Amino acid sequence: MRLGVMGGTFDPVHNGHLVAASEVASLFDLDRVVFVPSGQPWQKTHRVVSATEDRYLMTFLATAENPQFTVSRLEIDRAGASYTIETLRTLRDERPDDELFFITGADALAQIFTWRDHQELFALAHFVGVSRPGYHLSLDGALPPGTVSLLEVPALAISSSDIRERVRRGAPIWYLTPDGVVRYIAKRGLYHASERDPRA
Ligand SMILES: Nc1ncnc2c1ncn2[C@@H]1O[C@H](COP(=O)(O)OP(=O)(O)OP(=O)(O)O)[C@@H](O)[C@H]1O
Ligand SMILES: O=C(O)c1ccc[n+]([C@@H]2O[C@H](COP(=O)([O-])O)[C@@H](O)[C@H]2O)c1
Repeated sequence: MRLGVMGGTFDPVHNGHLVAASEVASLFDLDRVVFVPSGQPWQKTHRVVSATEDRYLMTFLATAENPQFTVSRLEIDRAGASYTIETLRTLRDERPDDELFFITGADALAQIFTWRDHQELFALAHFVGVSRPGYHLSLDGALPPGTVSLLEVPALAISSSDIRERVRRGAPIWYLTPDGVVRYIAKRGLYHASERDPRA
């Protein structure tokens, strides 16, 4: 099986994530894309991240209707900081015959040299970096040849931080994320906290 892996904090998941996964699945002829919400995103310690179960359930709601999409609890059930290298090792051990494609936005890919054991990442999966408005991706041949593909997806200037900030100020978030996620955020009262997101 050709398996796409889309990792993220997903606080909350939004249509930018879904379009990116759908586009990569089509262009790379993937059989399935598994969304992997981070348990403890160790590089996002500068802000409060929503509870793992909320992020997992929103990702579940957003992907449930697409037969090609699934959600994994791998990282949220694993103790400690979430490292992509451990996720890819686990997937490889569990599914030795699968070919793995790790899908990531341009902003995250540009930081890949700060990830744990980054030299080993490229042996475990092919990396697909998708364009994202506001981020110019230039890797300047820094990555091993043939291990990374860059592609343009329909530009969606949607981010989780903008959605959180919109909720905080009472602006609508309809159509930025699936309806079920909009309703879940309202039901759980997420993102209304008085603490401001320093990055928003
Ligand atoms: N609009 C988008 N288009 C393409 N890729 C995206 C988009 N938004 C996020 N991504 C990618 O999805 C992955 C997970 O992103 P993440 O869950 O951190 O969302 P985010 O919108 O970047 O969140 P935040 O605004 O809180 O930083 C990352 O690889 C990121 O680059
Ligand atoms: O492995 C690491 O050290 C590492 C460091 C930062 C980010 N990542 C992964 O990159 C993906 C996108 O991360 P983020 O923080 O933009 O949501 C997600 O799957 C993270 O687990 C991984």
